[in-house]
Amino acid sequence: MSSAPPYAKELRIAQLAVQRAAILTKSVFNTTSKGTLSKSDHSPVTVGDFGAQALIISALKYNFAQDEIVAEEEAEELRTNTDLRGKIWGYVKDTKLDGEGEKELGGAIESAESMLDIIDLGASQGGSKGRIWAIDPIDGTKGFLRGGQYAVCLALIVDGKVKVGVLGCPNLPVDDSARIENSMGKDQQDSEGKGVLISAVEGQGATGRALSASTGGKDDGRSISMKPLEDITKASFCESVEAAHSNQSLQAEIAKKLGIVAESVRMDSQAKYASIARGAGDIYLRLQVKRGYEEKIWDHAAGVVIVREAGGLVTDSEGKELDFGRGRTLRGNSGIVAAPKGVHGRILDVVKEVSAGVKL
Ligand SMILES: Nc1ncnc2c1ncn2[C@@H]1O[C@H](COP(=O)(O)O)[C@@H](OP(=O)(O)O)[C@H]1O
Ligand SMILES: [Mg+2]
Repeated sequence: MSSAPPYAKELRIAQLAVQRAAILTKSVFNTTSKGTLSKSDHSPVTVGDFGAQALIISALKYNFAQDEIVAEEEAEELRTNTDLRGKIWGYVKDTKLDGEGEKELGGAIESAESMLDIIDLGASQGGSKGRIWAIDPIDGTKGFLRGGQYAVCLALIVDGKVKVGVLGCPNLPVDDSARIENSMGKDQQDSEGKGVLISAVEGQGATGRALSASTGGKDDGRSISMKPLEDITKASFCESVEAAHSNQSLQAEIAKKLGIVAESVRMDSQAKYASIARGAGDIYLRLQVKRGYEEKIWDHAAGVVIVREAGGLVTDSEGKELDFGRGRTLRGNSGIVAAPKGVHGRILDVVKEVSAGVKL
């Protein structure tokens, strides 16, 4: 009898949990009233973020009760804002997977009150020991609000290393070969419905499948890989839409020095990692705008293991591996460079050269 590969159950549950949460976010995406709040760091949060986080944590607690969880949102505001709480609960109680999948996730959350407690189970401080799930229920919330790209992100970190990563990208085309474009979103949805689920387990490669696939069949999806980049001047490089999130002028200078002819493709969320991992784009640059911003682990964990398993390398701008074992943020991180293995070193040299003369 052959035994299941390592992390088979974790992968399966993570895929189903992301798939279910993505159904909720899609319903919210298609409404005009998304229940937006502004957080203390001035970033937006919506009904979709809270609802997706509740559904994912509930699935994780049902299957892996002992594991810690680092998730982006907290329920504090919802304990007094009953309107918003009711709105979120309206989506959460009605969002289900068809067939077997729902059972595997433990079914529905009991009440609006327990939903708040579940959201707050994501308050772990992280660290370098044990099993920790990192959740970004809606990454790219600004893109989500603009009608652009966003991603539902889940990763398992064990002793500081990312072992499993899953990205649900409801607004990316299912087709891996469709090259990335600026701000793909609602305006470009096709009739068969968009959405792709990209996953990876350390040492086992990366896969992709339609986000809408039936959950009954154990569909492992198709294997994906980065495009071999023989001629770097033909590369398509992607970066954030938000100018405050990465240094677009520095990135333009780097691209120019590398001889890259095309303009950057701007896209919100970890859909950038998903896109380069399946060869729809080639390079992702995220250099700091200002010193001091600490990247959150949930913004990168899933994307990093997916890109690695698809044949890429992800480092900071000094060439060091990202360290997911230091808490809720990648302490002291100096930007991110993700590219196919064969060209990563060359890109890094240019990043270092161009950054050297810049005072942030
Ligand atoms: N000043 C900053 N520099 C870098 N990233 C930032 C930032 N302010 C916010 N972010 C992060 O950027 C994420 C979006 O990334 P991108 O620009 O690639 O779409 C946000 O995730 P959320 O949307 O989950 O809040 C947020 O965590
Ligand atoms: Mg995020």
